[in-house]
Amino acid sequence: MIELRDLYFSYSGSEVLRGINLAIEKGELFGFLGPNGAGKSTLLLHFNGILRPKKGKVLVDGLDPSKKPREARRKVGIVFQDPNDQLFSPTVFEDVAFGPYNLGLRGEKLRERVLWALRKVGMENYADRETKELSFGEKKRIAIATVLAMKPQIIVFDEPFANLDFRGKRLMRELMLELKGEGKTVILASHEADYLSLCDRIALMDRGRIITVGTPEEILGNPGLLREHNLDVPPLVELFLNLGLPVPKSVNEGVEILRKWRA
Ligand SMILES: Nc1ncnc2c1ncn2[C@@H]1O[C@H](COP(=O)(O)OP(=O)(O)OP(=O)(O)O)[C@@H](O)[C@H]1O
Repeated sequence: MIELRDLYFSYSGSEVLRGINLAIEKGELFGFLGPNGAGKSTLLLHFNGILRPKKGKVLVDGLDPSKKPREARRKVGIVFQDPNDQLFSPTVFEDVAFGPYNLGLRGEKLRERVLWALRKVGMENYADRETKELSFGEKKRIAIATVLAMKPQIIVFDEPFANLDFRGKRLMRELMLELKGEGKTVILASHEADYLSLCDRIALMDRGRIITVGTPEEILGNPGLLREHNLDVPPLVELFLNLGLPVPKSVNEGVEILRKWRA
């Protein structure tokens, strides 16, 4: 469980987080939605102690990441928006092995862990490739493997869908649901409302504050709220609200609702 208690943060004088209070439960798929500059990335970096609060507290299963960053990093893995910030070794194998090596894995155990993590992201044939030669989407998946290889209980994705093609986005959604199915806590941040429909709960953030927390139906199904905070209203949501129908979580669910409505 992650608890945020009256959290404040500023970069050289300008206040970016202003009194954040929130509890994210174990096993939740939790989304942060907010326009550019809302403070989402800054907030996520507090979850494993990369940033320390100026005031207030972060607790991860009762542990303070600013006091115990090593322990926090074993519990919480963060996938950065840009995979180039996460990958720094010559080969894919070395990049994915870096974390588990530091956890003490060696030899066959290390190799198994790396291949397991690569398989999770569908990249098991890429172990010997040079990281710098990969496409953005491939790098993104390797960056995720570097995090999964540490087997953290909580996995945080910052703008996971940015710059991915249709297939890449679908795989990303499937992976998040799979991780949730395994009992992991999955947290993601995005400025695109459309991508957060898979979440159990969403926190709407703007200008360093949490405006409201609710289910996808409550947040994404409220076009006035989204527009007020400079966020796009998902076209599917707009269509179903105009038809007076419940807001679906996916296109497939939407098709089912339309079928019943037509019958
Ligand atoms: N390293 C930094 N130094 C100074 N200011 C920063 C730094 N990183 C972020 N900021 C500022 O903090 C504010 C919040 O940025 P942050 O990246 O946390 O927002 P965000 O909600 O993740 O935005 P986006 O959707 O654009 O990624 C912005 O005004 C940004 O300019």
